[in-house]
Amino acid sequence: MAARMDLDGRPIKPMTICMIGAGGFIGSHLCEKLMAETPHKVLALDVYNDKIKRLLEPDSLPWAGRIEFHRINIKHDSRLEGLVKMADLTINLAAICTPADYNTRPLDTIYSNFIDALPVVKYCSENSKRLIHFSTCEVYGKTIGSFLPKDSPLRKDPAYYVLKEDTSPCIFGSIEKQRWSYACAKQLIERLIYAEGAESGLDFTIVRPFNWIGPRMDFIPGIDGPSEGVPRVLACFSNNLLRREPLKLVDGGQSQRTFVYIKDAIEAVLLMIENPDRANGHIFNVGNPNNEVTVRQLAEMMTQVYTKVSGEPMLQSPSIDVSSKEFYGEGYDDSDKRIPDMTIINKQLGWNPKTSLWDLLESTLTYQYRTYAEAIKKSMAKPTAS
Ligand SMILES: NC(=O)c1ccc[n+]([C@@H]2O[C@H](COP(=O)([O-])OP(=O)(O)OC[C@H]3O[C@@H](n4cnc5c(N)ncnc54)[C@H](O)[C@@H]3O)[C@@H](O)[C@H]2O)c1
Ligand SMILES: O=c1ccn([C@@H]2O[C@H](COP(=O)(O)OP(=O)(O)O[C@H]3OC[C@](O)(CO)[C@H]3O)[C@@H](O)[C@H]2O)c(=O)[nH]1
Repeated sequence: MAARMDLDGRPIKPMTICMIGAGGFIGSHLCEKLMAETPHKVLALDVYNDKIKRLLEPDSLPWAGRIEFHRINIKHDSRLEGLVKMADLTINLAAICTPADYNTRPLDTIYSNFIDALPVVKYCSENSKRLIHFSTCEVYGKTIGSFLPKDSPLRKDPAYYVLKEDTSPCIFGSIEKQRWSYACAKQLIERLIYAEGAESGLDFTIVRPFNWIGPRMDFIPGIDGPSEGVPRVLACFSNNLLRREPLKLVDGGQSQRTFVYIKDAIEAVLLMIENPDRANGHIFNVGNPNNEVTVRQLAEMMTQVYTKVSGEPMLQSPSIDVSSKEFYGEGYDDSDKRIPDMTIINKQLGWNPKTSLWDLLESTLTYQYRTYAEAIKKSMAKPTAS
């Protein structure tokens, strides 16, 4: 492999990365990229490894010896500190991060996103190790614009809705809206990491992903996850399409999101890993401001793309409206609009997303169809116990 150069033309030394949550959606793509394109070694920590199994066996793979899986629950495992010490860089992805859990399992959500991350920050700080911590775009909460009267012309002014790392406020709902337990825990761990940087000299980078989507995201209920489980919207809508059910639009599907292709976003993370002088001390939005849709528009686009990739006809009524109380239960609330400002990541790392929403949905739904269509047909053909 030819020597890799950083953005300032210096050769990049191979490093050891302790990746916590490596078995999840983002972790699996990051491991894949690091194995295929870099000489770095990965200590992959997670409680599951199904999504990275392909990278771990057999021993004949070109990257054998550069990735090691450690089945560890960071809540209670004394091996964690040793693994952080062995690495040059720790990346923490571990979290409960599906909205259906925020209002129904708020304690687990807060422990996972704040308490369980504390030792990771402490070990990095005490051992002078660099940390890349995964936060979320949800720390912005609701936009300022959402509090303006519906007909206010200011709602159209980007100053009232574009989310900037260094100036936008974090606006959450009341405490009984337990949806915000996740965002609030993520905000507090960001503040703690920032304070460790300021007071103890911790070298950190904080990543705020804006709806990264692609293959291997979450699970399909009843196939590779619990039948009653509620994953994030990409997997919910994929599941509905695969089962030929109408897509459920929560509260009319009026919320807006910007979606970025996982493979574009992983490029940004690799730039952070390999350019510490440009990434340390920064908080980065990572998203695609050009891919904004309402959830209703997302449902329509996914339906069209799925019809194309599966060859199956569209349903007569492709979507139905459901209330958030019915779908998520008590205490749900929502972010109205999420457009990332890209100034900081552009200036520091020269990164820009490339893939349009249509193209990323086409490759993702092709994957979903190839991976799940047969299994779903079989499971639906099974007689149910009466
Ligand atoms: N995917 C996105 O668009 C997105 C958006 C915003 C924020 N994030 C953040 O990025 C990170 C990764 O997200 P993802 O989409 O890959 O989620 P994911 O659920 O697929 O991955 C998280 C992984 O962490 C592991 N994990 C959780 N608790 C653990 C523990 N105690 N010990 C060991 N492993 C544990 C899980 O088993 C899982 O494999 C999270 O911190 C999430 O909050 C992701
Ligand atoms: O069947 C469904 C499922 C969801 N919705 C609505 O879609 C919007 C997006 O939902 P989702 O992708 O599940 O989650 P969020 O974008 O709200 O939150 C995530 O953002 C980043 C992250 O931090 C980690 O991934 C997470 O918190 C939303 O409006 C749902 O109500 C639907 O209509 N139908």
